[in-house]
Amino acid sequence: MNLWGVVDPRLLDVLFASALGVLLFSRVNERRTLWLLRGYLFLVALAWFVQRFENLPLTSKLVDALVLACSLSLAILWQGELRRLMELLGTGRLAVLLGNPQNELRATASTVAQLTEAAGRLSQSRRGALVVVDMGSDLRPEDFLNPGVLIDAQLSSELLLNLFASDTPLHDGAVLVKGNRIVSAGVILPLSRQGISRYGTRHLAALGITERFDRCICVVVSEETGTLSLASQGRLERPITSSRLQDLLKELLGSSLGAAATKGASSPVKASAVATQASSRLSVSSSIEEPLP
Ligand SMILES: Nc1ncnc2c1ncn2[C@@H]1O[C@H](COP(=O)(O)OP(=O)(O)OP(=O)(O)O)[C@@H](O)[C@H]1O
Repeated sequence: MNLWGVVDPRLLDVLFASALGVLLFSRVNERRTLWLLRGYLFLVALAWFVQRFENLPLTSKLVDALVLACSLSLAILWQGELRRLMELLGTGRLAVLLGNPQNELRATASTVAQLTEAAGRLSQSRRGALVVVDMGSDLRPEDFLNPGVLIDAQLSSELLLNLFASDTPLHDGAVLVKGNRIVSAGVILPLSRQGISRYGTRHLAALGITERFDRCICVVVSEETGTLSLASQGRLERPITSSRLQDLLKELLGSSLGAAATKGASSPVKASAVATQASSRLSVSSSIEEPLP
């Protein structure tokens, strides 16, 4: 059966375009980005509208040129996001794109407790540590410079303390946590290019992975000072106390906790909004250290 014969193609066109628009708007949480996107879509709609009038060739050309100029500006402005989008499409991570975290990525209440406990004890004994918590980015070995060694064990503060003990082979690099499981250790993360003069490589690694993937966070313990930090969306909050870390983890992982606790509260948009809300609170905090331009 020919679909085009049954349904008006123009209706389908409008439906597809609207679905794409809704998907785009649901993935954008920042107000300024939302304004830019709105303005850009308005221009695209205007170009489409003007093109329908054959007797307005000059206006049509002008609006097309405007759309092209805006497309180029946005490509430069959003090069990181567009790169991420292409990576997700290329690696087939459509669930991440649609904001639908898999069950195994959902944190439980004990995830927060174990992470806080381990970070506090590592900080007290000034042992350097870096823990990446995947909250729905579906991080894969190819996302790292070196995927490290597979662990696949229940998350516990004792195991984290063991992995970061200074005389163990896996203490260098990061530990990857998904849900309440330790996936791997000795993971080498991509470094951020921002703030090179300000941070050491451990903190740059935390910034590097969180600026590439917006649904992952990093807990960092400095070996030099014992300072605790939390990186999210390419921003670092430091120094923080153990209880502040616990609060932030609860807030950032809150969507997963809520999803596990209450059926029906697992809306991906809501989940990502909670994460962004917490992360924007992180960005207005007075102790925030934003990467240098
Ligand atoms: N790309 C990376 N991915 C994961 N871990 C890394 C990476 N680069 C460095 N590290 C970890 O950071 C350690 C070096 O930390 P470095 O002193 O350079 O950074 P730092 O930010 O000043 O941290 P600290 O405050 O703990 O000294 C390495 O021994 C390694 O464990």
